[in-house]
Amino acid sequence: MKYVSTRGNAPSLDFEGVTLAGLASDGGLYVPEAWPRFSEAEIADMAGLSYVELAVKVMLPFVTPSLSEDELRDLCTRAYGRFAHQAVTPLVQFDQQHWLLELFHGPTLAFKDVALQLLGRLFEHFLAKREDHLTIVGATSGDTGSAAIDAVAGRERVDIFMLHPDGRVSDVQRRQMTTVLAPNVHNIAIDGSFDDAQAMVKRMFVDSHMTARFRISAVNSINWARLMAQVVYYFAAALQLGAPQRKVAFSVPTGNFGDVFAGYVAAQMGLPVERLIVATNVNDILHRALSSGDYSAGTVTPTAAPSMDIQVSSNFERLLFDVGGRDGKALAEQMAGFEATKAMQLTNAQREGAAALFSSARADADDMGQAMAWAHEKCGQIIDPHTAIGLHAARAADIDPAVPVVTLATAHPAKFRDAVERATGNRPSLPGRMGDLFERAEQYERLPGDYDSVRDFIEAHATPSS
Ligand SMILES: Cc1ncc(COP(=O)(O)O)c(C=O)c1O
Ligand SMILES: N[C@@H](CCOP(=O)(O)O)C(=O)O
Repeated sequence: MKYVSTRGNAPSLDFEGVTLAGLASDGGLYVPEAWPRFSEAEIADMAGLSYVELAVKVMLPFVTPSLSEDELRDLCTRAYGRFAHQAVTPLVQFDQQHWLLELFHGPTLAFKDVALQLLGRLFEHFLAKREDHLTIVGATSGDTGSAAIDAVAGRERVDIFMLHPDGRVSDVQRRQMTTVLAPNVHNIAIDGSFDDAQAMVKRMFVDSHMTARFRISAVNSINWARLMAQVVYYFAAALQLGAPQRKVAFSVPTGNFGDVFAGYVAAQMGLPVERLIVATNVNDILHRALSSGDYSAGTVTPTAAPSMDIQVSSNFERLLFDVGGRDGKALAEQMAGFEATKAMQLTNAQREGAAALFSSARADADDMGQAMAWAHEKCGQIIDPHTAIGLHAARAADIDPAVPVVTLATAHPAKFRDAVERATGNRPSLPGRMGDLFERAEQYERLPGDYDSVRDFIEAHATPSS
């Protein structure tokens, strides 16, 4: 498999190349040059496979020839062996039509573990072969940070610099990052929003001074390997609900558009997806873009679902590229316009292409609280605020009652105890292994929200590549 940049002006790379590169050198995102496709019979044959075997089947076309089937199986076995549930991503039924896909059974209690446990091992595998060193620079609104840190803490060939918006993540999320005291882990709280942090990360990839000294890579969903690993659980859920004979709809709490784009990839690979519902909080750029074509970023409003407090959704570029005719040059111009003005209109082709599979909904604080209360009172389920936004959108969507609707449960409720307690009267507790999180020492650097300060800090602490 070869990968091409959405902006059409970077070398095409194999899987190993895109995993280590993260962002393309022209500022674009890597996508496969064509979608691999399974026949209906091939999908039917996947029913009943263990999560690891399913992961191998679904991901093999993307990693060949960089990894052999046995190498991929070994990496998946070790990655998913760390999950607390045997099914890795179990399905739970709410009512006749609605289901919950629990993605939070990994080490840091959010869906990010599904991809990052694998990505950490992919980095190690490729770096050992090359005897090289990697400088990971990431931005987090709370969950990617802890999942990435867990995946690479203490690894010899990697330093990680993780930027989070100061004061805008939950106390559990912050402590999950800042209490990891391994020497290769550097947490940075910046004065600004997640969008500011993400913009700095992207700028570093095109900063020739930095790229000349360090091999910089990404753990955010700008890294293709993140999305690839997330495609697997769409297959896992749909197969359990009757695919390929039966279509399934998914409602996905969305911020950076990575998780829901993985659902789009599953559909391109032949999975019968009825609809992908993009659920946003009041930071609703994606809802506006999909419902009216208006992709313009306002200021970020802090909410009780902080991981989705995002107004510039990186992976939307991948969708615009694919549904807009894969014209890298035109998209590069469109994205340059957006970067200059923070606003753009979707073209008709982009709007129509997206509308074929996507719909969207926006949930405010009341909608979110009501969804948490409904899940608790009617179904006995405690869900987190992000999942509640997905559930609100799932219940509001106009989907044929014969089609199962799966809401992705993206985080464990204990990560957001205050919001859950407000809505349900229940204060979820952290799993035993994290019981002492609030007694552990914290360590992090506070920096102003400007690129130069962050770059100087990283330059002073990172290990140059060989
Ligand atoms: C708990 C949670 N839910 C939903 C999202 C949104 O996912 P995505 O950014 O892939 O759209 C995030 C962050 O990305 C998250 O941490
Ligand atoms: N919600 C994320 C934001 C970063 O998204 P990513 O999926 O691109 O890493 C977080 O929790 O950090």
